[in-house]
Amino acid sequence: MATFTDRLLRSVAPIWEQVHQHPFVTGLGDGTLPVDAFKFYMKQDYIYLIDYAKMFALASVKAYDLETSARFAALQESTLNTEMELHRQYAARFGISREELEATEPSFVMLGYTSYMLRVAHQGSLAELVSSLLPCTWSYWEIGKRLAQVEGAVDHELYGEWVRMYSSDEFGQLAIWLIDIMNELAEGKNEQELARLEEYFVNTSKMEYMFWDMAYREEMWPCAIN
Ligand SMILES: Cc1ncc(CN)c(N)n1
Repeated sequence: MATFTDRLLRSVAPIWEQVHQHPFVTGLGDGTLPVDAFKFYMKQDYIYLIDYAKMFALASVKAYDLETSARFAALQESTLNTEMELHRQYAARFGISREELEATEPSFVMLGYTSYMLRVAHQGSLAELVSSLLPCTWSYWEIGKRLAQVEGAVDHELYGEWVRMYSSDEFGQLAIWLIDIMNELAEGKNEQELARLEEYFVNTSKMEYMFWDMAYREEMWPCAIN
């Protein structure tokens, strides 16, 4: 039987495919991504993940049972201490200190994306919160798996570590757990509620695309004022 996340995946398939084809993502795989764009991405992504970890904290508060609450707390922990450690290690290679990384000035797209998710988290139900954060973990796992198939990508001396992390079984388990909980939370919801979940999922999928594009172009704010 088709699940709710099958429906979500169908509605974002063209957007996610565009992400797979984006020069930032293909460049991670074939090694052609300019290092400066990667540095820019790392810094913006670090502060993105500070907010993203808060989404899991809010989900832990909203969870209906202890086990689910603990799983969300563990997801927050792994974001802060495993995923963000990757960024800290890259920063160290680039001579960027931890303090500098944390003090990164947010770009317009990064701020818009996390502000939107945090708004949904504060105002909405647990199902709404999960629908808005799911493209983040799920789409990265899809990208990681696809890039891992590109010859030489996992062994690339700079981008290989990134590909290994996001294609790993450990990261995949997190995505699978979130997909499963999304399906559980969607059970029994009426069409109006499901459509709202789909809307959040589609919107943050679009923001994922915009994040890649922002990083590729190293764009801070699309206006002339500094
Ligand atoms: C923008 C973004 N989206 C998703 C992920 C994967 N957690 C990430 N690190 N950054």
